[in-house]
Amino acid sequence: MTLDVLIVGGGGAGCVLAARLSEDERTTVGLLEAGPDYGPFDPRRWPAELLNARSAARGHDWDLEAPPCCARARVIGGSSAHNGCWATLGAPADYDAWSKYSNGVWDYQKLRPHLTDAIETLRVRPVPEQDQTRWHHAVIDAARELGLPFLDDINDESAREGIGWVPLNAVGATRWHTGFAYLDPARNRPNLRILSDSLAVRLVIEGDRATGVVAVRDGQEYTVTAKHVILACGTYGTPPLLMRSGVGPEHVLKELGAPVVLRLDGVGENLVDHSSLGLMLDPLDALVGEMPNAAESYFAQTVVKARSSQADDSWDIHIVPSAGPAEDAQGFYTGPLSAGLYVFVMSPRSRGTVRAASLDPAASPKIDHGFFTDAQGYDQKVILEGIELAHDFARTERLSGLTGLTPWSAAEREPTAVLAAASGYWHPVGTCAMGPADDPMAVAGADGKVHGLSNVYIGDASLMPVIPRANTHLTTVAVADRLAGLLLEGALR
Ligand SMILES: Cc1cc2nc3c(=O)[nH]c(=O)nc-3n(C[C@H](O)[C@H](O)[C@H](O)COP(=O)(O)OP(=O)(O)OC[C@H]3O[C@@H](n4cnc5c(N)ncnc54)[C@H](O)[C@@H]3O)c2cc1C
Repeated sequence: MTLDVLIVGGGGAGCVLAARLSEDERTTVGLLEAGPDYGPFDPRRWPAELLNARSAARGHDWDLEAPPCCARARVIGGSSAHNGCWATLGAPADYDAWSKYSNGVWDYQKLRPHLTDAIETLRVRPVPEQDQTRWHHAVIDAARELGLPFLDDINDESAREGIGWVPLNAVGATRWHTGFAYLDPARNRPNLRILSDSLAVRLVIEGDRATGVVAVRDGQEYTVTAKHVILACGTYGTPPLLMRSGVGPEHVLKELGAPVVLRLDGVGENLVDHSSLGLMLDPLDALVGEMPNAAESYFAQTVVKARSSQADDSWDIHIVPSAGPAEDAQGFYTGPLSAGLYVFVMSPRSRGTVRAASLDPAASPKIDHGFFTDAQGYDQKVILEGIELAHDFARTERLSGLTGLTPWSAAEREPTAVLAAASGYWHPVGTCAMGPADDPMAVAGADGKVHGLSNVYIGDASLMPVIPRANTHLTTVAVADRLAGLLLEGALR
């Protein structure tokens, strides 16, 4: 049977696309996912770590050998099923910046209803009072000492600078990911098929059309045929799939040994994540008293939105105060308390790349974030101002009673040291960015359609041309939701 639409990748975006597109009962939809599908929400079937919103979950990671900032999950729900559940919005200006890449099709006003819908559907609510730790109350006191306002709702459009409790997409202590929020209500529809444990190898392309996708399950290759294919393998997964299919920059395809089916220079370019550095603090005995049930609390609960000297009228820095049981480099808990103030550049200018490392779909992609490499040194300026502010926090009367500070030396502020210590925020976007066909870095049009192909679309976080100054889950969900609507009104009619 030939499906009307095959969605490749059942993650944050893929589950939303599958749910929305299958609302139209005339449209047959397939959702192909490399990882397992544990079925509808059921605590007896879903692994506890994926359900536990209070801590990191790494058991379904694609590659635990990769640097921690390259984490992504292989399971229905994708990274939405193992993420931190922080549900924040960017500034309106971030979404308005998409307008010039889409001839006005995408801007804040057009996306706002979908963001609001995502907040409702993902059942977003603030950190419950009983979960709020005294450490985070202390950080709020410290912000007050520094003259930073408390924000009742950090997602309010007027909340441009200050500190607040983070909104979470969690029900009780359960991570409420897109698999539960979107896919579950659609699971029983006769026009929706979920093809789990199926790794997409390549698209089958004839002329300017994809006729289907070759996937491998239990070591056996099979082909799913479809009239339309939507790629939602995530920012790290979608470009390698296109490259294995012969679509991408010519030199990259040749190096890979892939046929050059379609030269598209932007595939895998424009990688952007919020670059970061951490100021580690020494927990004092007094902190132990403030954290009686550390392992049972949300690790990070508050966020500071701050403005550097480079900012417009809204924040360009996040500071994430964190205290909880220590973790190893892969995010697994290792024991006693650790504390830190993590600083993120929220409107970074540096860009990186994602490339397929091999024609083998199981091979991890080559990821170069390019953190802190923009030619003007803008990102370095912003992070160092953020690190200064983090020092100010640590020196407040309230925090200095709980944690010790070893101030950064001049050597730690040197560009080479900043580069060596750089990390991200788990928010990669942009590697198949939307933009006009005459922009060599643009991969897809405003309707998500890949330039040069008549029935292949980009549906995930890789489509964003500009990163919002926010955790990216809500925006990804809103993008997929809006895209589904555009496709149902347009190409799928
Ligand atoms: C550790 C971590 C913590 C995060 N914390 C937060 C947070 O607190 N708040 C927030 O807003 N955002 C957070 N994020 C980011 C957020 O989860 C992502 O923005 C969002 O999930 C992106 O959705 P996506 O659909 O583009 O990609 P994903 O959700 O990663 O989905 C991609 C899907 O495609 C599948 N796939 C990939 N390749 C193939 C293939 N070849 N064949 C078949 N299937 C394939 C994957 O298995 C996966 O299911 C976090 C991310 C990570 C990794």
